[in-house]
Amino acid sequence: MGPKRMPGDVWVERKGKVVKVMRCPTEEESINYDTTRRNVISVMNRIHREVIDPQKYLEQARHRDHADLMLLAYPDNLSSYDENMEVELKMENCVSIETLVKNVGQILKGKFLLGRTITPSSKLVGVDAGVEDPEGKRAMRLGLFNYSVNAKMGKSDFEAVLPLGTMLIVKNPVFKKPCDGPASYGLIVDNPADVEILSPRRIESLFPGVQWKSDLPHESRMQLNSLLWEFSPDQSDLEIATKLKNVGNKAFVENRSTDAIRFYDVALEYLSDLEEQITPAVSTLLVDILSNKAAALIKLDCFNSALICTGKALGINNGHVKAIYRHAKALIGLGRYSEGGEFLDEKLTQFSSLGDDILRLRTILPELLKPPGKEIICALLNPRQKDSNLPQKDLPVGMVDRIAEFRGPIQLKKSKICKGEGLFATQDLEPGTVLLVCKPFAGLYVNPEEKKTFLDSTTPNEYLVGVMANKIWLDPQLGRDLYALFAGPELKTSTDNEDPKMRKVDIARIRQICSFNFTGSSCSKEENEKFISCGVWIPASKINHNCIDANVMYVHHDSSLVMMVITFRKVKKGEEILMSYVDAMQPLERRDFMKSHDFICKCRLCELDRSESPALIAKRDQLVKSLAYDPDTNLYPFHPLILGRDMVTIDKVEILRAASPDMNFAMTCSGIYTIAAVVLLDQRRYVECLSILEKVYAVIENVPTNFMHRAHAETILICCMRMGKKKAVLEKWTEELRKYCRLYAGTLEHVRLGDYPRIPEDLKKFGITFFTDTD
Ligand SMILES: C[S@@+](CC[C@H](N)C(=O)[O-])C[C@H]1O[C@@H](n2cnc3c(N)ncnc32)[C@H](O)[C@@H]1O
Repeated sequence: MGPKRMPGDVWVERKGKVVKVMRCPTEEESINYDTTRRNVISVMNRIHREVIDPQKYLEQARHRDHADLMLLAYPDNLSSYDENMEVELKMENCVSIETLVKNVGQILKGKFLLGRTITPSSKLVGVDAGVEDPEGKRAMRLGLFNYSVNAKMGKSDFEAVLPLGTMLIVKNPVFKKPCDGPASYGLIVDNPADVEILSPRRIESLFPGVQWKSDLPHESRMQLNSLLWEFSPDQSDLEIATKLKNVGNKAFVENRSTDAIRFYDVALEYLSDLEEQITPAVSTLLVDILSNKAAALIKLDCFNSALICTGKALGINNGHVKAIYRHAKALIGLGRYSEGGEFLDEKLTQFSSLGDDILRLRTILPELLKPPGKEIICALLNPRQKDSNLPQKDLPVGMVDRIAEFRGPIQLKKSKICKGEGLFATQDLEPGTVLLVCKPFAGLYVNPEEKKTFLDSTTPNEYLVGVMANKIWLDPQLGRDLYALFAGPELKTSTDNEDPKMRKVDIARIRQICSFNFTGSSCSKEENEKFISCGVWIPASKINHNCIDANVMYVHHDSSLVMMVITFRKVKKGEEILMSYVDAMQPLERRDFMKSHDFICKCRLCELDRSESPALIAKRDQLVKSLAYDPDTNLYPFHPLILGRDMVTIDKVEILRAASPDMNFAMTCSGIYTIAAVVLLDQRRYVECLSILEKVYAVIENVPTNFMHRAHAETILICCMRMGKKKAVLEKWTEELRKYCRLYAGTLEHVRLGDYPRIPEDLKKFGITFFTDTD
């Protein structure tokens, strides 16, 4: 890339015999270039025409000649909401491009830009288009982040995302300088609530007399077949509303629900005057748009707002089948299952034929009122294939609709281990008790085929921020739920539901909430996992951390993203529910929560780890490394002398934490496990084998259940059988094995997937039946 140049720098470039004197443009020159109408139109049309994907774009950006294709710098200093950001749509608050340019980098709070798109739009990271103001002298690029999050370059019809000639308002605008390099200057919007599409009719009523002084560029028009916003004088309001509804429907079908809602809203504006003298045609269209808007809101889990739409639709036509169905769906989405049932019963009595969908919905309601059944638990736990980093099997078709939000015997209280809140058991709990089943507030699943493309254009965190921002914009009541989550040490959590701030899209807060409450897997291109599965789950986000004394495990199903929190050990009434945010078996330096969560863990294990001298830690590492086991090949070069030496080493490792054997994680290393579970077992040195395995078991019992637990329990059981231990001992280890099959996979059948699939048959010889009637 060469040296970093500063504005005004001069240098010489040679290409063969040609010598060129180059000069890095000053800030003023760059801004002038980036706000010249001709340049903006030409660059944006080129991006649209060439369907530039982010990868291609990045390659082009390496060559300075193509700097004009640079995307707007990603927002980095997102603003926290304050009252000065409320915008009144009065002409005196309107700012021109000229004013924005004079205030580079400043948020013009309480102001708005009235703009019109003069180029087709595209998407690199945000939705990107050229805009002008009514004066039409200058233009600039507009980057809408967190807008139309599902639109994809080359896949979406951008004329339906942000059509040419769209008039819009950008509230609290900020003209931004690129962070680094020769990127374009432009207007950035990160808050979806700051963008409002205005219909020609609304422009007239809000700003009478405002005229666009220039025409839409020929170059832009040439790329499109028709213009959405050009209505012929003889088109009626009903026709215009129908046209806009169809654009909304197209967006909905393409899974761009937020776009759909924007167009349905504009369509509704055209019907507002007609509502006074409602004709059958107006009534039909109105109900259709309201019901379709409800469908889009339901897709985004904005159930409160969906309910308002279906309520209005049913007020006009109480037998509208889709509105009835969606009304019930919204009630169910809000967890108001009984009300949903009563509503449907009333409608089913009133109208004889409401169709199969409604009948099906009615039949699943009783199941939603009960705690999750075995079938659901098994499907959610269903482990990934052995030795594969592919996702779990999808849930059976339709199952996700049968999964209710569930909260077991727990309550929210002030935590004892941190300043904030935590969850507490309200009764004694057995291992395997389901405490929470919840769907994410914002979730993301990207399958292996699409992972790379996804990560080329955004990050999972940014995507989730966009989803959350859109949800609160569309359903402000959801702010109360989301903003109750920890947002870092600087932002106080408000619990006052009446506080108007709780209903505003506060991007800075949302970002913090996302980073402190994010749960998920594999977010980098390099990481092993081939897919992305992550999100923010509100109820589970209230659970605090402990490395060694956690009592619950949390598992979310890879593709459906349904989260379950289950106890893996006994919990006493009043005890705090604790999970482990990281793998407790990692060394202390990798369990550093300061960076990710801003706290220092003071659990028994962290305190013990911190109390040890570097010499002792090095000695332990050296002992483990000296074992003859090769972790890369998983091989052990058996020889009695080598084994004898390693047995002495294992004794030494044990002694290093003799006072706290249940925290001796060095005993769980693969070398020691292999020596015990494979070598000693093969050599029939059962007493030594059992003694080591029991010590390892005492440590792993402290960590949330994973694939190891069943394997350890079954090896101990095998060893005990071979030793001819008493039935009571065998019963005890059989029960341990059952426990971990249930906890890990939800079913005793899981035993068949281990190294000893015939354990149930072997146990019969000792008079023990592995499979129980209740499982
Ligand atoms: C996901 S939240 C957990 C719920 C949070 N306590 C609340 O009131 O919303 C994570 C935050 O809780 C706090 N926390 C969790 N476990 C902790 C612990 N063991 N010690 C201190 N703070 C902890 C930290 O501030 C952390 O960033």
